[in-house]
Amino acid sequence: MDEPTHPAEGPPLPAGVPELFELPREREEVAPGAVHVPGWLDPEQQRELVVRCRAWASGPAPLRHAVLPGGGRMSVRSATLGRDREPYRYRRTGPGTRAPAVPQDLRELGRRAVAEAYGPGAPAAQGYHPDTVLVNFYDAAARMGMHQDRDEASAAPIVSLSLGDACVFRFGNTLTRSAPYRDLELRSGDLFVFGGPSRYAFHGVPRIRPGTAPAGLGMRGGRLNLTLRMTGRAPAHGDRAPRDRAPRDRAPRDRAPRD
Ligand SMILES: O=C(O)CCC(=O)C(=O)O
Ligand SMILES: [Fe+2]
Repeated sequence: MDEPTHPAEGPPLPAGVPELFELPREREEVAPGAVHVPGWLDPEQQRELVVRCRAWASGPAPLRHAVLPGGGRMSVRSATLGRDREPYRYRRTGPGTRAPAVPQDLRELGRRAVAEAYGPGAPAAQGYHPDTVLVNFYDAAARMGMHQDRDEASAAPIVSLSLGDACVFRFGNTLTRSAPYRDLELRSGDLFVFGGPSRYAFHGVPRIRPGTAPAGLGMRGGRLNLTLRMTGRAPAHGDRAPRDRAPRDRAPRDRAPRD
């Protein structure tokens, strides 16, 4: 059976029709506080981030499948920068490692990303000091189920950067993991920031589009996603990030598996 066409794609182009005819991808506020900026990172920045991810993955921050509370294994492989202890909800396979601190230029990139999304004068941008980076690697078959990012004690925005193959990114609502949601395509270099009223929206990655990474990026295949976060927890080694007072009125934690 044919793969269903993604709603954002429209009808498939006849073979041989060049990208020239693709609609330009516009910056969009997908929901209040959730902003998609296509192509925010230029090709050189993308290449450099890929090189750095590879260095972390082959050294201090190996990418591993996390194990779900029920014993299942996530299809995504991930690593965390900036915290020694696993700040997220799943245990990882393999021995623990000492996570490298978040490099200063990545923290600054995170702040610029929030300024890009909300405007340079926005308070969320001025006070943005990400102390953790979660690196996710998706092979062609990997996916991530609908979930909320609630393991941070801070309600500061989440900054997401995509590299490599494009994916379908499903961005939903704050109440349920099901509809209404929007499916959008995140491509290499895209920025997605979600904060404010969308900070606790359910989201997930139902599918990767193999073979869509830009030529010259330096990835053989797959998708890397970096999420920069303010955990609002005590600083890990090397961190100087101020604590962010989290609102106390958050909904109960959602512990359902992400995958
Ligand atoms: O890969 C993505 O775009 C999303 C990753 C994500 O939602 C997460 O790690 O919590
Ligand atoms: Fe997430």
